[in-house]
Amino acid sequence: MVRDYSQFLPLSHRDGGSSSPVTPLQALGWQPFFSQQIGIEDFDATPPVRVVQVHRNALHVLGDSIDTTLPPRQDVTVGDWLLLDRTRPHCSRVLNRSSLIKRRAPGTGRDEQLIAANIDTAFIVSSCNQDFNVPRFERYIALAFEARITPVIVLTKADQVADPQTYLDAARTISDTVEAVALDARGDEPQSVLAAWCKPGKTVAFLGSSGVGKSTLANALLNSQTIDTQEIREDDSKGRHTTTRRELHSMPNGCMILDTPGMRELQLTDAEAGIDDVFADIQQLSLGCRFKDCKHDTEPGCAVAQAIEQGAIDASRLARWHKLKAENAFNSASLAERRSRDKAFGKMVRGVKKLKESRR
Ligand SMILES: Nc1nc2c(ncn2[C@@H]2O[C@H](COP(=O)(O)OP(=O)(O)OP(=O)(O)O)[C@@H](O)[C@H]2O)c(=O)[nH]1
Ligand SMILES: [Zn+2]
Repeated sequence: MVRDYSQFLPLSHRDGGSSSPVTPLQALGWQPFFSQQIGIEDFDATPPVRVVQVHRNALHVLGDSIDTTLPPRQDVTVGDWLLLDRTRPHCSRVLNRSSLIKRRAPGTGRDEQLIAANIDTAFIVSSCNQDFNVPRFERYIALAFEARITPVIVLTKADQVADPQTYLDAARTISDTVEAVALDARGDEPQSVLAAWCKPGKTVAFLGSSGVGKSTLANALLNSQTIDTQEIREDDSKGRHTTTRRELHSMPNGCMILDTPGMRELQLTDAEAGIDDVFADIQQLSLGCRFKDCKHDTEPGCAVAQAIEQGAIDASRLARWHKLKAENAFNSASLAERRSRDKAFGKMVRGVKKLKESRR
């Protein structure tokens, strides 16, 4: 039976009000979405724990008065909630995720690599200078939408430009549904400007290129220098040593911050819906195209082309849409190809096994 047992949690703040005390589980990001998946009997027998660090040889998990490690699993990533099976820890059940960031595994082998789970808000970070790049924003926002995460544009180094408002205005044209803020990432500003998203029980993450201020922002929110100092050395896929961090940090108010540089190299894969969400204007216009499968290229009766002629949307925006769609199609197709190849290979192996058995 699946019911919401959140009311049985100690000190529960059922109204979700931020003034209520935060339970130990809520401070780890526990939400009704998760409690709805489990019965009260599960709660006692297999208490929920969250994966706060992923090491090569272990998963570090925390729960209500629980602080332990589990064997690593490919189907578990940082941010995941597990129902801890103390007798068979490796069999702990993974709760359904409210959001999931994944990417194509580097090299051959597994198709997908889980990057992070159960993030509420992704701050898409860029500085107010040469890093400011609309296509990059659109790509990250599509990724966030696809992963079911709320994107928020954060423009750093506002103190270094004469008119940050120009950058803000440009950022705000990207999507009607994505908010944008500009700030100096050093000092107290992040705490107040990002407060609306960094609430107790929430989990936030930073996406963006190197050097835009992600660590600076995280440290400002954590009120410490934690992020720069807690690095974990791990092997990457090629057996080289790289410095990676995949962990959740707690803000003093009970919000969690995910720190994982793996999100930098994210590619668009199977992100069709996410792209359509970013380009909702083109999506809407395409309903008026003569052909249902109009590519808004050279087709007659294209409502998008007409909107460009009339100056309602920018030709460059359509060009960027084409480019993202192409990137996504390319990445997704090669994944699909690999999948079917793996399937064919599996079939061949099974066939050979059968043949061998029949000859015995
Ligand atoms: N003036 C100013 N400097 C900033 C701001 N944000 C970041 N910086 C500086 O920019 C540099 C890079 O910032 P980081 O926080 O390390 O950037 P990052 O995005 O975490 O970079 P990676 O760890 O490589 O991904 C540091 O020297 C920061 O002090 C800002 O808003 N204003
Ligand atoms: Zn069209």
